[in-house]
Amino acid sequence: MRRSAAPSQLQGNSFKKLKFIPPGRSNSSLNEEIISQSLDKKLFEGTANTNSFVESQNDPEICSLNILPTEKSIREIHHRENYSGKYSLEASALATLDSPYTVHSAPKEITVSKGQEEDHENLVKYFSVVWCKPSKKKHKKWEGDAVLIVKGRSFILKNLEGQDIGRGIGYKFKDLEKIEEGQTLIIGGKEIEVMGIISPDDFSSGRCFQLGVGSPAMPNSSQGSKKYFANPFKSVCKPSSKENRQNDFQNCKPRHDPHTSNSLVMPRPDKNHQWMFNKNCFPLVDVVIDPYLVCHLRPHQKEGVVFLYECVMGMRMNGRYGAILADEMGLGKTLQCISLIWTLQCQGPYGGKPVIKKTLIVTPGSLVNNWRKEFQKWLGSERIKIFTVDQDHKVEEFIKVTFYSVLIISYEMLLRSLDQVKNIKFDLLICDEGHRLKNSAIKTTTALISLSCEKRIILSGTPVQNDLQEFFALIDFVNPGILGSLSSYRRIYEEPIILSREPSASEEDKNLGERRAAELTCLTGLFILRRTQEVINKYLPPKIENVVFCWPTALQIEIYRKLLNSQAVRFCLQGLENSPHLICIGALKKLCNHPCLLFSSIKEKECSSTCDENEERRLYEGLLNVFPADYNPLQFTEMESGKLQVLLKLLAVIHDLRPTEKVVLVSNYTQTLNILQEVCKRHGYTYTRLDGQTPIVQRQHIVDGFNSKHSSDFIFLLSSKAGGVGLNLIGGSHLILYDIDWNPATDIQAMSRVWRDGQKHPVHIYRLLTTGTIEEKIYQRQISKQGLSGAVIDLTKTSEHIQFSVEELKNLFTLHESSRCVTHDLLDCECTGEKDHTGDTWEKFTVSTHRQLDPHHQKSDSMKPLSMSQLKQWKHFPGDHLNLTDPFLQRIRENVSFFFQNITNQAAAK
Ligand SMILES: Nc1ncnc2c1ncn2[C@@H]1O[C@H](COP(=O)(O)OP(=O)(O)OP(=O)(O)O)[C@@H](O)[C@H]1O
Ligand SMILES: [Mg+2]
Repeated sequence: MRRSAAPSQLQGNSFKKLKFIPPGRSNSSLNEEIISQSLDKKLFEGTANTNSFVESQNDPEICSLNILPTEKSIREIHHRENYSGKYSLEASALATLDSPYTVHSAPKEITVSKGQEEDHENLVKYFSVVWCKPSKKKHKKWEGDAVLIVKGRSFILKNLEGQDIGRGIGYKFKDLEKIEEGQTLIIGGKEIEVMGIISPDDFSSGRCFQLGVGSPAMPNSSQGSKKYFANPFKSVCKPSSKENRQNDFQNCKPRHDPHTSNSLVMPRPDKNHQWMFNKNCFPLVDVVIDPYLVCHLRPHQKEGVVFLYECVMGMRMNGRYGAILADEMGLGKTLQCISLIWTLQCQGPYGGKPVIKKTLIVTPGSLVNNWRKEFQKWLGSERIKIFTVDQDHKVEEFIKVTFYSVLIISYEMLLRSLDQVKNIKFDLLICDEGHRLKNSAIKTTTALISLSCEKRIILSGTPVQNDLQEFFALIDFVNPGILGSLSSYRRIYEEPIILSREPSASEEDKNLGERRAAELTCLTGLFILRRTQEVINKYLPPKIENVVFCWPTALQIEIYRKLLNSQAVRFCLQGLENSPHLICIGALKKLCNHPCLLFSSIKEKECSSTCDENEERRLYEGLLNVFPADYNPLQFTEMESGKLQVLLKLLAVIHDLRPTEKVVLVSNYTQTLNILQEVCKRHGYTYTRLDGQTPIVQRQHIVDGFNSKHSSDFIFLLSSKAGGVGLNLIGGSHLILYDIDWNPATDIQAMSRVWRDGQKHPVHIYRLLTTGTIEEKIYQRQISKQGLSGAVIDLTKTSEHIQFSVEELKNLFTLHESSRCVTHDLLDCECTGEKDHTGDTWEKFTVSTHRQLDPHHQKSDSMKPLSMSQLKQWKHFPGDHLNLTDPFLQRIRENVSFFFQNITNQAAAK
């Protein structure tokens, strides 16, 4: 007799589960008991399992997630015959569940001493079980798999979603102690059958909850360097017919010679893969990356191509074809994808047949043409036919003209043309800047999920592990279902991991959280690859980063004081709900950029009467008097803003000393960009501009123009939020961040535009901050732990998402007029800030890490904002420092109160 299978067995899961149970005796004996006694009175049913049964076994070499049959996994083993008969005893009266109980257990009477009892209290055992409602039926219909946790006198039953479905306390040790494989019992109102013992490690890692999620096909894969030459006569299985054989053999030579010294040969599929995907028994052929591309690939890119190949071919995990390439910005994710597409489109391991026909690349609008350019750069225009969708080139055209194999479309356009796109069969889907898919509820994600393409790649320069829920969405997008449902993921991974990071977490919580995090990393690590900037540092010129603290002007200080004394700010400091703190912060930021920006806002609000605007008016009360009576914001002077003075001097010195070099000037605000543009005009600096309003079709053209060595543009005005991601602005070698964003990622993104592959000049980065003001506070927040807690490294997070306590607001709304650098004051540095200080004597870098998944991660990651301790290691000195060797800083020192400077890759200058 066979019982009906529980879901795990139906799905083919083999994790520590018994695939069959022994014939009848256990259930029938239980049934007899049930008839003779009330169900409520029964607790355990001991069964004498004298039959052999088949146990699906984990193959230690393969891992716990195996869904493919292996020789070992269906091995038959004999169950030990370790007890017989049964006897009854009363369960403890303390039992909270179904009491009074009759317990059937092992015959031996166990006397437990006090000491032993304490040991028992702490003894935890885990079992995999199947459960159903108690019934007399011979053929049980098990309702689900579950995990039974027995600790001392209590038990918890969890379903595979991690949810508690039963619990009880107050049992006798000797009853719970006896639970073992094959036993059937009623516990917590459910009939269960114990299918196997779960090791503490499998429980703490969470592996015991994973059902049918696929198995890592080749745990230590990355065998890219191994070279095989396909022997056409050595196929793994025989071709099915003579005709087939003839056809196959014509096509079975590698497309490129795998034996040359620089050849990059993809790993061969293993037997499982061949069994699943080579049904026609084609001969195995080496897949070799086109040498035309290989000669350009950096070592990390070769590794990346192998990784992508293994993922999308389903060679890393059975039945999973997704990958996340999360290399830091500028590492050439585009080229790695192009290499993959070109390879799969022309080659395949089975008879050399191409693996894919059509590829869909979805990317932010500003990068559509960048992708086209990169294809052209690396493959020329003849090898592969690319179609980019824009206003004039619709998806229909791609459908009609069959020789196009790659469709590049923006996320926005995809939504508009979803119906047409759905009608095309794409074999590979690449989502560039794919961290936007971290929210599974948004339209873009649902649209992409609706495409029936299995091979999915997310590209993202932003770390993906910062927020566990967003992490789930990304993982679930590339490999749907691999982490189970969202609710089970939360219970099994997220909750224990977060709990373990709480200061109040017990040792047990901490261990469990760490094990779950490690397991999650291990599971997802098979298809996530992230390399940091360091891998290409040696190909890049030096980077000289400066944080420049600019003295505010007298006008700025006067208005600043007035703003801080306003009723609106005082209201904020009372800690009332709905206080207008964002308006106050906005006003202070504008003032730091230039007082004329604030003047314009005041004028605008003067005649309005809405409630919000009333508050704003309260903030501006009396401010107009500070400005000259005939003040005209359009005729602003440069002397009114400390940062603008520094900027002008900087531009002048760059122009003088490096007449052929160019500057990228970044602001987060269009209005500020207008001022900067006006400044360019006044001083005769040629410029180009890209912001949110720049039509997408023009963006690449503007970028190309600036990068061209024939371009006469001296300045590239960039709105970082609008166009920062993915752009290559290697034409510029000086980058000035005119203002600061709450989110360090926005600034880091902008800074990475110039220091990237292809840059020929040493790169100078200047971050301008107004001394003692809110800008310093925002910077401190960026570099302090407080600013980093949670998912701060995320471009979508803005100040609206930030909660401020009253204390924080008090700090934000303080002007420090007597300090040269409040940030330095906070560093706890032993220098007085009076002289050049390099901080060499201080502790070595302690890179604070905020990845939820990896609390001990110490690798440097340039996407991570600088930490306080790192900043302390930077060279720092006041503006009036006597020996300023940097000629650029030398020229601006008069308006500067303090500098921090750091040089990366100095050796490259030599
Ligand atoms: N092997 C290489 N040799 C020379 N230049 C390269 C190489 N790989 C990439 N590049 C160039 O480096 C620049 C950055 O590459 P790419 O735009 O693909 O970076 P990315 O990883 O997508 O960064 P981001 O996250 O910012 O989008 C491009 O100009 C690209 O052409
Ligand atoms: Mg990119």
